[in-house]
Amino acid sequence: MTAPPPRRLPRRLVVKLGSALVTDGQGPRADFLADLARDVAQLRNQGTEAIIVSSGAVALGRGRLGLPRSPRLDHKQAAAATGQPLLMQAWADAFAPLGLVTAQLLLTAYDTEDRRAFLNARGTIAALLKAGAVPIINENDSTATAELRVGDNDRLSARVAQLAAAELLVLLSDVDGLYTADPRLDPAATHLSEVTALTPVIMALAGDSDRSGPGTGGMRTKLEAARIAAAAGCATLIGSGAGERPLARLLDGEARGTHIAAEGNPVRAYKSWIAGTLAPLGTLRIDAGAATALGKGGSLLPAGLLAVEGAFSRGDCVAVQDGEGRELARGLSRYDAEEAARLVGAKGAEIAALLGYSRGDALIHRDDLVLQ
Ligand SMILES: Nc1ncnc2c1ncn2[C@@H]1O[C@H](COP(=O)(O)OP(=O)(O)O)[C@@H](O)[C@H]1O
Ligand SMILES: N[C@@H](CCC(=O)OP(=O)(O)O)C(=O)O
Repeated sequence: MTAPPPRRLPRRLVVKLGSALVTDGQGPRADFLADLARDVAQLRNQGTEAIIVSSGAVALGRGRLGLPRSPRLDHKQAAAATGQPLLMQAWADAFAPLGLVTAQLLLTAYDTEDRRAFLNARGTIAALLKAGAVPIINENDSTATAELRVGDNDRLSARVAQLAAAELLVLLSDVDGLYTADPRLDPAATHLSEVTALTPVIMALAGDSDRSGPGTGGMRTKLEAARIAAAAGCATLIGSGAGERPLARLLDGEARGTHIAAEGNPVRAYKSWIAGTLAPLGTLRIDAGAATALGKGGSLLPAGLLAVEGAFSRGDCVAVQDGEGRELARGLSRYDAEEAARLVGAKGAEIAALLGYSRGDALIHRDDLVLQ
């Protein structure tokens, strides 16, 4: 059998690790974490930023508390509260010899669904990566109520990929990809290396989600994650975490996996979300100089702002109009209507003095702006 070709390294990827990879019956699998940390360090040297979504808090906490496996939510939450610091300590220990600092983010569904919370989490992840830290994300299991839970880290990682505008989501599991049936139950099942569309037939290959291992969701939640990621312009690669350097081998094409194609790219998906699905809640009227800057791909700065209309909050979609009321663009405002009104005509350096704080020089950052 010929090895698949090496994959082009993405600019940013999210790698999700299931409980069975991160933990065993005794505690964290330190060798696996160290291997993964080496792969992440190597990727950074090659220009790829990696964000980790790590399961394992419940399994580690159960072990520490001596709680049996049970579906009781309060027990799971107590286990998560106990296991999460153990999990983070294990990750910190894995990255420390490489001189890399780890950072914990605990997210709920709200953080990925509410626009303001989404932008906030996005900003935090961007700031962490810029500062050279490795973001390690899990669901905020210990207090999230049923309505606030994503419920599994496969889908959580897809939402993280969306909010981080990642190009690739890698789901490392105990299986090396999608098969025509569950390979544990059907030895005749065959491996699928490429999925171009998540049709109902493909989705049905995952069977139902109930299984008895340490993981949550089985293959079904992985395909659901791939669907979320694809719509956000992010491809998915499902592979095995077994053996040495599993992430590097999967990306090199040395180890096989299942690749699920993206629809478009993350920037286009994000911008069509802004332009196509959000109703503007206000208007920013701008002068000719600012209009020229937007046309050249710049951000909207308060220096070119003439007037503010409507009642919008930070993160809301606003329309940008020229002096004659022609709509030039739409985007997500970094300041609310009241703040924006106080910033009319202000230079970047004056923002902090006018408001007492600053959320950056741009009213609408170019990444959050779509020209009409
Ligand atoms: N069509 C399929 N192809 C591959 N694996 C499948 C399929 N259907 C069900 N599975 C099961 O999904 C499991 C992986 O899910 P899970 O144990 O939840 O992983 P993780 O803990 O990594 O999230 C596999 O071990 C396999 O038994
Ligand atoms: N947030 C949970 C993990 C949930 C989950 O999806 O687990 P898994 O299927 O093992 O990735 C924890 O840290 O225990």
